[in-house]
Amino acid sequence: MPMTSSADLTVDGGRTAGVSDPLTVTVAGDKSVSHRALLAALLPGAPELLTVRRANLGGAVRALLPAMRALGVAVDVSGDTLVVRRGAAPVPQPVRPHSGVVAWPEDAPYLQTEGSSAAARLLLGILAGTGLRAVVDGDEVLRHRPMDWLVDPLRVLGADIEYLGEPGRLPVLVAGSVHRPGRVDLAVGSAQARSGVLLAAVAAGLPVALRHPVRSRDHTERMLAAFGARLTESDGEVAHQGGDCVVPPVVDVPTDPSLAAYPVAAHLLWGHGGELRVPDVCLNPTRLGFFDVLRTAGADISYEGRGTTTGGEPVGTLVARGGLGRVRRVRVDQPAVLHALIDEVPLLAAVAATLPGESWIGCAEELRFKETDRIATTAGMLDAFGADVAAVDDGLLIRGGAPLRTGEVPAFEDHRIAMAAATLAVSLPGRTTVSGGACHRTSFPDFADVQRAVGARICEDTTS
Ligand SMILES: O=C(O)C1=C[C@@H](OP(=O)(O)O)[C@@H](O)[C@H](O)C1
Ligand SMILES: C=C(OP(=O)(O)O)C(=O)O
Repeated sequence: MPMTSSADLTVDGGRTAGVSDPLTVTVAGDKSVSHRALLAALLPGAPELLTVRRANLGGAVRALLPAMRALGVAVDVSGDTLVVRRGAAPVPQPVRPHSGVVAWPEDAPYLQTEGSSAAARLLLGILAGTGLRAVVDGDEVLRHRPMDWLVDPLRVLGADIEYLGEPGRLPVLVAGSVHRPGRVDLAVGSAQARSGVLLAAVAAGLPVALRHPVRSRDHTERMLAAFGARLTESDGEVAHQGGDCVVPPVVDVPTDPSLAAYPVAAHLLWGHGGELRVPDVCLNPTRLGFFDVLRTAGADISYEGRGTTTGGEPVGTLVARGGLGRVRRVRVDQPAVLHALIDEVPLLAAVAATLPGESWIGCAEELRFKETDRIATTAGMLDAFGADVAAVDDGLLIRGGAPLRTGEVPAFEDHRIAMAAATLAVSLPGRTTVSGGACHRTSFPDFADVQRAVGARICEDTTS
């Protein structure tokens, strides 16, 4: 479990007076699409200059920038626009020591992706497609997360990838590209694993068929198809037919639905009525599980479609009205639904703790491999609120009706746990301190500002 090093968040329950109705709130760009758009600059069909607009600039996306620079790709950040230029002088990164690695390969740039597994896995896939020799590493937490989900199928396709420390984990040396066309099976529903293999196939121009157990978020498929890659899909399989793709000079990132979930949840938890609108949200169905599950359970949430981005993502306005009065419980018992809300499980569980009925969030075994074991940390966070929650192997059972209390609540240095806790706290009378809650910066740097804009009373403890 990571040590708490971020500042605390202090939340006073209740909504500030005078919030307008309807209320429109702007939320940052999507983390997953930002990662993919940035990495598109490493594809063979990329322009010399790529502009990524409305990028998410949380720690997870920023974690990629030094690695890109070490590969000779300059990235300038101006507001939320990233200007990415190929052909720059490489800027080497310092190596993070590892007790199991005595000698680091000298002829390969060292690429550190900190705590972001999306950054590491997608980068690994691109390197395995382009044949760029490099070491991919992460921080001490990421070094414990599985990389074999992706490395195994890449090796079947002929990639030369060597574990430098513990088998199955970072750091790895990517020493040779995929070159054997074929069919591979993914053992897990992880979109990062599927995306890494697809990026490798497309970067190498290699025909590959990929069978997967769950159709989790499909941003990579949409983006590559929008860039002209020849992808086909059938039940349980996505295939690349071979050939090139062309990356356009500008990629726009839609608003992150996983982040929009926090102001929407706060609005629904208060239940004061009124309408909350979040524009330009990524309305990709593989990301809307949180809203769809609440809708099915009786919440008034709707989508107003508008168009498609150059990266192939549907966008539109998310509208939430009223509260949770008609919602008695929530239920997630299909893998595809779980994956469509995989990062919102802590928030959905927090909302479930306020409902009268018994809620179940299942098919969630992969949550054990996030930056924390999110089944355990979600249960630990909710337990601190006094909720009746049971963690089982693959999910969470939440029995509503237990009186919730405020006080000190742990975030376990996990941004999703911190933001779920702070959002639940806005609905409870009294003060809650989310310890280490400022780790929300990993994905949502202006989380507190956005929650204040919808009426929350939340601030960061700047004394620590
Ligand atoms: O593809 C991506 O960008 C992501 C996929 C998911 O992880 P898994 O692929 O491990 O399920 C998600 O939890 C993560 O925040 C981002
Ligand atoms: C799990 C997450 O990201 P990653 O897997 O990329 O670390 C997340 O953002 O909640």
